[in-house]
Amino acid sequence: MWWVWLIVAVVIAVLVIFVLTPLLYICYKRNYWRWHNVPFEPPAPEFEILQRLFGLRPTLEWEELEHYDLLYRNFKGRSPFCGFYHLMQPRALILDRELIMQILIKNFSNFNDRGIYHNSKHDPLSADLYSRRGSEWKEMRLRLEPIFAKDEMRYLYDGLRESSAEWLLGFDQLVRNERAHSGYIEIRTQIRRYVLTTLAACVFDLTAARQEKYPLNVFEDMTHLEHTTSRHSEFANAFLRRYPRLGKKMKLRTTSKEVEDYFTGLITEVVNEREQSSTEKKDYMQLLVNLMQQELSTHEVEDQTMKELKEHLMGELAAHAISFLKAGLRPTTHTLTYILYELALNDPIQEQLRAEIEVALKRHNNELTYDCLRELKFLGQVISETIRLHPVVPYLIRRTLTDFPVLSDNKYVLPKNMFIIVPTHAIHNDAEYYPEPFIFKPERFGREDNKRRDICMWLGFGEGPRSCIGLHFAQLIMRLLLVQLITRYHFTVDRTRLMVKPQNVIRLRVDPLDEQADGREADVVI
Ligand code: HEM
Repeated sequence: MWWVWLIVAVVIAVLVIFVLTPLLYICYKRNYWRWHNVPFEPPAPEFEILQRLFGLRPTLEWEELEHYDLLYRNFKGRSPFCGFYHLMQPRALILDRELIMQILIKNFSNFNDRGIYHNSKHDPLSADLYSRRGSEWKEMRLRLEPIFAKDEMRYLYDGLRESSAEWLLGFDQLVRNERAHSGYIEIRTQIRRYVLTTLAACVFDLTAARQEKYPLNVFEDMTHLEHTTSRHSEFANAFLRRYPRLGKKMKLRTTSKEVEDYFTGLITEVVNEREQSSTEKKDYMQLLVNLMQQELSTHEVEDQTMKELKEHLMGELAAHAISFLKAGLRPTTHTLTYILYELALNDPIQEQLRAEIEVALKRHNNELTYDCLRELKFLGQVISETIRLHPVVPYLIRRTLTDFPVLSDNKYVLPKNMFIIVPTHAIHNDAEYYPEPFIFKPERFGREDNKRRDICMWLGFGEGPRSCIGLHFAQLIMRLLLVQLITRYHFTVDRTRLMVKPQNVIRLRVDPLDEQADGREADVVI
């Protein structure tokens, strides 16, 4: 009879291992915050989690944003952070200003990871600055910082001016054609084209001649594919976030092969051309090529190793170039679109901005120089206030490297490997920091107010060592376009379709200033 008992014991062991252990684990996870005595929002029902894990109920971006706003409103003042669950995973949302400063600035080294899966060996394009962490990130950031510095912007100015002038020709044609119809233009599509063509020219050297082989619409399709194609389900992404080392061992990639082949082909062609020619172009591609050559010249290695090093550096260069598209295209398009939308809604502010630009242009003999752009203080305020109201990155994400006891109240600890959220959108709309938060008031960003504002209460470009590296470049391309648009056109909003959610179409009426139609107001349906 002993063998019967053996079978019973094996069945029990199997039950414990395969049924009870996962159940206990799930139970532990679902009660994580309760057991850690942190104010928390309970997890979603199991059925909903399963639907989300298997992609049957995708999480929309604005839903996530509203969720974080709600958590902030419900828990602020009760503890330095609150707990919530992302699917099955416990996460923390930071509520306290001092703790935000510790995370982003003072104790940054414990929070320098965003927890994004990347694989520099088998998927070089995934290993860009945004995704890297630890020493890998630090090394790359130090190397890139000089080419993103304010002083480099003057060097890029003429090239950017040229590509914006080309885009304006097309836009002007569109405006004049549209006047025969409704006069309204879906502005986001046009702005996206501007940012895309600027990046294509300045970073990928996609000149008119090169566009014969690499047409702009294919470049646009590849960029779209890069942004929208997730090679993995929510389930696989959760696995990669949790076990990145295993993912790397399994050679898992996140970039599609088609996208990789297209961009590496294009970049290799441009780099080879630059290396063979003796002329230097004043664009970002040149700065990246110079950076690569600097690296090569500081290594004394044998031919074979040199070949490998060059291949590695080419992979890095491609990842840098792609990061302009990954990290720069959407934020710049979004911000420019909302600036025009707010200006169209607030006519007196639009007029005030136009007046500032006219005065500055007069000071510079009607030449739109780099210095003229830099002097436009009110324009800077309009940009900051738009980003306050419509931050394109509505929350910052970090992962803790070790347990972190909260200094102001050490009964709270942010545990190791915990994903934490800094809710930018909620902070920007908090009446304690911004009275009448839903009103567009660029004067909030005057010099004195900026001095008074607590650090970390405006996080439009992030804060601390991991803040936006493209800040000056983004400011330059936005200012350049805005000045040219505001001095040529008058923008009004289509009040029949006022926007409710960010994903809605934004239609603006665009009237050339040199022929503002009589009775324009009569056309605006209110
Ligand atoms: C209006 C336009 C832009 C806005 C509002 C914006 C905002 C941001 C924000 C909020 C972050 C995250 C900061 C953090 O986690 O603390 C970020 C990171 C980053 N941005 Fe931008 N960005 C803009 C344009 C650009 C452009 C044009 C580039 C071009 C290269 C760029 C490159 C990056 C990169 C590479 C990072 C990651 C930096 C790192 O991890 O070290 N951004 N940006």
